Amino acid sequence: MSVSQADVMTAMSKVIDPELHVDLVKAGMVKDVRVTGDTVKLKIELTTPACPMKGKIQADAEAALKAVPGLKSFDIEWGAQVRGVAGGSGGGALLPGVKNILLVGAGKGGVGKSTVAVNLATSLAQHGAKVGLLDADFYGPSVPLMTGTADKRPVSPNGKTLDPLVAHGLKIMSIGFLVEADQALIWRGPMLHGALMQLVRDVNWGELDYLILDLPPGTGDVALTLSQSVRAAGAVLVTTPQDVALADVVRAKQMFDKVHIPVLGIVENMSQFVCPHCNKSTPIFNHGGGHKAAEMFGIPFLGEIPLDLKVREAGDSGVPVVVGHKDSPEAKAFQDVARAVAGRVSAQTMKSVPLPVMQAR
Ligand SMILES: Nc1ncnc2c1ncn2[C@@H]1O[C@H](COP(=O)(O)OP(=O)(O)OP(=O)(O)O)[C@@H](O)[C@H]1O
Repeated sequence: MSVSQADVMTAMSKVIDPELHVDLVKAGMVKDVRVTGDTVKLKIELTTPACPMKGKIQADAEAALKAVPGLKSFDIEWGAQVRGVAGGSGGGALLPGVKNILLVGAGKGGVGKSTVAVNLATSLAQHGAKVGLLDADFYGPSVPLMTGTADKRPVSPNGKTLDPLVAHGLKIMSIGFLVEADQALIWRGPMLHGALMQLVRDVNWGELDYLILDLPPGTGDVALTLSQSVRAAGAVLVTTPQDVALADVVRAKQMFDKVHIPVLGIVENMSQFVCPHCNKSTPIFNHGGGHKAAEMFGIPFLGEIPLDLKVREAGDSGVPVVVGHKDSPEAKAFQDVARAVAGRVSAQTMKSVPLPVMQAR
């Protein structure tokens, strides 16, 4: 019994991406199908290298191919091609080479927004994505310290634009490289906004799958106008678990709603403290506030990060915990969050982009 390309495509059309709720053929993920006698070679191109559903999709695709009558063997090449939100990037014409701008925000300071932004960006880069990290937190730009770049300065190749610094596989730019912290603090809103937009626009980001923007904390004018100006693909909200933090989450969510930026989900940071001596878990800032907030708003819960000395030390040493302790439970928690974020971005993109035409040869 001979197998045709159509048989293979029919089998693939029965495999549903559980995050995107669309089959692999419709989603344009099945490429280069080559049938030779009773064997087939094909490529499946996921929508992100950090796909949270890869294991399930792989198992389902293999099962579907095994069920094709007459097919004796198959060889699937797995790849990934990140797609951008309609109109180019989350940044649209603003940054044509950047597929998705993601905002990391928090209703108030000190909840670990920068820690989440750094580890999220680094985890995505570890998966193989092209990632930039822009520290727009002029109140306390901590990305230089957290990435070990504090003693470096970006250079301009042409006197007009700046080359980002490179560390841990990321392209990095921070307002902290360019102005003294106390200087930025006395600037008025429009001047700050101008400076931050210049950082978005006048940096040689090149081609990026994700540009992570660490926003100033809170829901003040600068965070609002910046969010509005960059046309982001989505925002990640960071909170701590106590009930009092919920009010801040509400305000942050309302801010993103106002500027029509989808909230991709909530990360609960400093969730539990696990004693390194006795392994007992203590919910220092309570537990479950992030979950509760996610349920209240019907937005995804992206994961929880434990309160751990390693995370703080990693931040201070300039080597993110996902690099320095990559097999630790804390690193795994950040990696899970990164995969969840990547999955949400893909789902968001799928909503805004017409499905690509299937390619088969
Ligand atoms: N899960 C964690 N476990 C231990 N320490 C943490 C954790 N998350 C953040 N920290 C530490 O808490 C401090 C504040 O974190 P971070 O700077 O990321 O917060 P932020 O919300 O960005 O603050 P700001 O609003 O001031 O910019 C840092 O010293 C950081 O290392």
